[in-house]
Amino acid sequence: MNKLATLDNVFQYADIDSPEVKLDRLAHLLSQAPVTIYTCKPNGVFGITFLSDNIKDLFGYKAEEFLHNPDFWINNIHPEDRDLVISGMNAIHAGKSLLRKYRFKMKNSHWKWIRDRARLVTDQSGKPIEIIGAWTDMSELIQIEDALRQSEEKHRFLLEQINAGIMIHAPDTRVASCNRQTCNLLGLNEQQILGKVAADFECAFICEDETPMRFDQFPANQVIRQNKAVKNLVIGIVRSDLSDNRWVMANAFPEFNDEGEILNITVTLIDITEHVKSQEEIHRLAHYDSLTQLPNRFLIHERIDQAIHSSRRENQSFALLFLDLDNFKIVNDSLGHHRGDLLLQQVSDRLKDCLRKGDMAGRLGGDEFVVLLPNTGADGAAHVSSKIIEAINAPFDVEEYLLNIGTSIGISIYPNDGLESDTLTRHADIAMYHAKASGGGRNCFFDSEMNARIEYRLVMERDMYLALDQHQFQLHYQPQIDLSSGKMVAVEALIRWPHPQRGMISPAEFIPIAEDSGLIMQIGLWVLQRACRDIKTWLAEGHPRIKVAINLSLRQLQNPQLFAQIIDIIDETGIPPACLELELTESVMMENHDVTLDFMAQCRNFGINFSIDDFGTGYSSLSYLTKLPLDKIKIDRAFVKDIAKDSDANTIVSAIISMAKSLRLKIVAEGVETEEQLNYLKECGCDTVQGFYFSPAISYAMLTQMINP
Ligand SMILES: Nc1nc2c(ncn2[C@@H]2O[C@@H]3COP(=O)(O)O[C@H]4[C@@H](O)[C@H](n5cnc6c(=O)[nH]c(N)nc65)O[C@@H]4COP(=O)(O)O[C@H]3[C@H]2O)c(=O)[nH]1
Repeated sequence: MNKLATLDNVFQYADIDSPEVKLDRLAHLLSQAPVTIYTCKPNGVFGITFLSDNIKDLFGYKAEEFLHNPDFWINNIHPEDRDLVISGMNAIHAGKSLLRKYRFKMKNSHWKWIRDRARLVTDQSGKPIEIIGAWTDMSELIQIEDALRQSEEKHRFLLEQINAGIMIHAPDTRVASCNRQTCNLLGLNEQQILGKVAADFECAFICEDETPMRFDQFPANQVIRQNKAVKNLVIGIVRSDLSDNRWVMANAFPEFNDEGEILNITVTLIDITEHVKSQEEIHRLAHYDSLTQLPNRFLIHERIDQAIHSSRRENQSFALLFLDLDNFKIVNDSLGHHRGDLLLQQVSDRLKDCLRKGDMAGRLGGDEFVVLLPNTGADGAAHVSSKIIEAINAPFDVEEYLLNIGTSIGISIYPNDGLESDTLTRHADIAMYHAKASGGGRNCFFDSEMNARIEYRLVMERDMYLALDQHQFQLHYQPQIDLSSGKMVAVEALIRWPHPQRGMISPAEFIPIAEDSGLIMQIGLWVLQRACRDIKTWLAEGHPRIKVAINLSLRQLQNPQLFAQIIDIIDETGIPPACLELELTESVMMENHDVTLDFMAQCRNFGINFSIDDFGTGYSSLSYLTKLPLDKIKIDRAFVKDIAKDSDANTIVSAIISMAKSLRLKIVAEGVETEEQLNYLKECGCDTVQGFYFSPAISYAMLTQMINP
């Protein structure tokens, strides 16, 4: 541009009232100038009166072609621009210096854009003399402008097409421009964005951790503060028109001038909502239980760890509740898993209803739940657990059933009962076990003695596995004597465990642990095998046939394979089934009544006998006595023990005996230790007795000697 002479310079020359020689010099100068000077007549006559020599360079015409034809100039102006030039004359006559752009047809018939700057020249009285003007070739400029416009359009097009919001902020962080995608992301129109700082937009912004975004955290503000680019900022956009937040990844780049000052800041916003949602979904699947939507084991431990962290820092305590539903298994087994699932969902809803904001309920799996109570001590834990017990005790409406279950809750308190998540959970679990063992439907706080007991149980379990593996168990037999003949007619098989380190351990101690752990299945099977093999040997050695009574546990009866296992053993040993008598306690018979009845009927058909153990201590429902395929009743030794001194016990014993007789059931009294007890039982008509008075349980070898003196 600066190489163009200005028209004012030219006018200076033109104004000079100069001699001929100076005009020549002027003409020469004008021909060198990058503009073409012309004069034309005023008053709307377009005849050119003067042209500088470089006219040929501009249009390809000679000056004469303009000078000899008054219409030449106006006729060669592009028809679309001609009116503009004609109307411009009025303005010129009004004294304005006019700048206009139009197209002129060149000698080669192409159109050329020119800039025409013209003004009126008057004499001293103000009378118009002529119009003087300068034409400048605008081709190059127009080309540059075209290129610039095209480039801008392309730029704009790209900005609109690009799947990212782009905002240009001025150095004061106000938005100078933005593309359509920015509007889409923010849910605002351009007017609501341009000229404003982001903090004033009509939508709210949150940080990655979902806390409200502070003024200094906005990308452009961070750039200003740090004087450098900001990368990969995750920002949530909270829009009133959407229920879910939009999430964007923001990058902000400053542009500096030569002095190092920020000229503008470009902020790009990439929509990562889908990505964030899928991340959230992955997180949800990994951290929440799909049935109840409660936190799962993984998240529970994460939250306990957080509670430990903050409680340690703030010197606070918190409580962990371990819940196990009472009777859930019965519902699940008898009404099906679908109803079991519905029940668990309702349980989780009730649990949540019992908790305050900040507390957490989670599901460990099955019917086990955990509740975390931050900033809570023993009193608070007791209060919440009572509330939960009450809530779970209320009947559940599951499809067409009204179900009654309950829950047992174990409680551990940080830091007294443990400093780590695993320890606290284990201790709450142990306490829950105690709550359950004491009847369920209650809570129990952990104490360190429980731990010792649990550890003892764990050691016992491990040792029982070893005992099975290393054949440490033995089977002893306690004789049962027929009172009319005085002969041994049967024996009760009783397991013995001479522990290599602890010495003889009573079955009363290890059998309940074996029942809890399920090991009773293997131990019970071993007892059956051992007893049948011993019977086989006695029979093979020609000893008289002897009946062996074997105790069965509830867990064994729950094994659907039990009948098949017994038959296999009988087949394998070839003993008469009638040599076996299975002893079930009253409570075992009543539990899972139908299954037990089926099992008993199958065995009975096969020739196996049954007796009720510990009769009188359980339900003592007489009606079931008539329904069960029983052969014998065993009077519990607690009654036998008190025969001599307690008239109530005497009454009970004689009543049991006469009732059994009327039902044609045999009777065996256990725990007979004295002659007095024996005589009373004889008087009452008892058939058989068992007890230390005759013999304790003895080894196979000793019994063999006894059978065959
Ligand atoms: N004070 C006293 N006690 C007497 C007398 N006569 C017998 N006993 C004891 O009374 C228990 C009778 O067995 P139970 O009631 O079936 O009670 C058994 C039974 O429930 C269970 N058990 C023992 N062996 C087995 C087994 O092989 N399988 C299963 N499932 N349980 C078993 O362990 C319990 C305890 O067995 P043991 O310690 O062998 O104790 C035996 C026996 O030694 C007596 O005159 N006075």
